[in-house]
Amino acid sequence: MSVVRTIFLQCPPASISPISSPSSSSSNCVSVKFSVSCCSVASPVTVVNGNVDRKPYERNGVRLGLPSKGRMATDTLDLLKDCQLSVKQVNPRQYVAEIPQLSNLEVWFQRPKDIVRKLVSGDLDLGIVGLDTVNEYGQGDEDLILVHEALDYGDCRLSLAIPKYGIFENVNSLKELSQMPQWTPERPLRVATGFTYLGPKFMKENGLSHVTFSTADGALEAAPVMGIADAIVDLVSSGTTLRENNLKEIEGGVILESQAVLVASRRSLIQRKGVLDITHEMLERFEAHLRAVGQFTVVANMRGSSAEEVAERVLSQPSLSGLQGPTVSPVFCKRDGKVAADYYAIVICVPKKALYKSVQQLRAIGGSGVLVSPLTYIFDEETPRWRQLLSNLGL
Ligand SMILES: Nc1ncnc2c1ncn2[C@@H]1O[C@H](COP(=O)(O)OP(=O)(O)OP(=O)(O)O)[C@@H](O)[C@H]1O
Ligand SMILES: O=P(O)(O)OC[C@H]1O[C@H](OP(=O)(O)OP(=O)(O)O)[C@H](O)[C@@H]1O
Ligand SMILES: [Mg+2]
Repeated sequence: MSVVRTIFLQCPPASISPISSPSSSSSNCVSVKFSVSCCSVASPVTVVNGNVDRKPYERNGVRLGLPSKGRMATDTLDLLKDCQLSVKQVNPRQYVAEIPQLSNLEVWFQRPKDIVRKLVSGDLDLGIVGLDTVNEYGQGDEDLILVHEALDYGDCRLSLAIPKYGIFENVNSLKELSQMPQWTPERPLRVATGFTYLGPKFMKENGLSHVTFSTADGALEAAPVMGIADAIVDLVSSGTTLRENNLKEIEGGVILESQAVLVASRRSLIQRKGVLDITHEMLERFEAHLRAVGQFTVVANMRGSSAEEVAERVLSQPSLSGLQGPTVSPVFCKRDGKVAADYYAIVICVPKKALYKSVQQLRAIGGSGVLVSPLTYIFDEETPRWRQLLSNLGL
């Protein structure tokens, strides 16, 4: 018999805390029970025999969720600004804003985890957050699509870390950790983490027996020295916090490499008017900007007998081949009453990292008056990510 029930669901569990110690009957399990509390109501959801059929409220505007606080907030606004998409917020305590260049778009400032929850519930259509947050709070929901998976900030990794001292002194890999005789059903490995979905999933996938989890919202690195936990699963960037707390990462212990991503709801992309167009424009701007940030435009003058001859000299140098260049244009001057071109101006794009080498190579082939300027955008032909998104959506 079919059971149909309508409930109101806004999000995956808002808070999850362990309520039991591991089961002693199981000899090979990541045994955790969580008490679950969920936050207030939002979009109506129909549950048909356990399958969730989400029906977002009728609304006209397209909604983009941006981090309201924390380290992602400023960098996200900076990225948008660099893409000429400036967010107009009347005052910092207001949670709704607009981007004048993208009509019909509402920006909603939310905490990163709530952005993912609201994408899942249908209350947001697009969001910018760290991949770790998408994976933790999205819990593999197939409605979430990564539109751009590398926005080039918020780089960090989700990693398992253990103390450098005591029984862990000679433990340097996940395998060695899992083979330690200390972990038994009665005395499991105690892991403190805010990642109560990804942490246990990783342990299970790696066959770690006898593990139990506890959770906290911050300062997890203190848990081992306080005696609350043996290990932690947390984000690591520079590694300073681990070092300062006498903890170390181990081989095989990286759960996820993360950076900021643009994520969308599949249902919204397919069903809600305007979402696909806005996504396309954002993707184009992000890609054009991100491609350009790593490059300089270099203009130099070179003596030569023809544009082809100059081009050949430029192309003989590995660092000077540019994106599709070089562009070579004659520099005209008047000699003996006649207009002639003794010099040619060349324009190339060079990777920032290769700038000095490129200047040296330019000089070596007779380049002078080298001008270097930053590049704002490189718009290529249609972006591969856009084609991939359309095919992912079956469009
Ligand atoms: N040390 C770090 N270096 C670089 N990026 C980081 C670092 N820590 C976190 N991040 C990235 O920034 C995101 C937001 O982290 P932040 O600390 O600002 O918020 P949070 O602590 O997850 O939020 P909340 O306070 O709402 O729980 C993370 O999800 C991750 O993608
Ligand atoms: O490797 P590092 O560069 O030292 O960064 C790692 C630290 O950064 C994050 O904490 P955050 O500063 O966000 O504080 P929080 O615990 O309050 O979220 C993370 O939870 C680590 O504690
Ligand atoms: Mg943090």
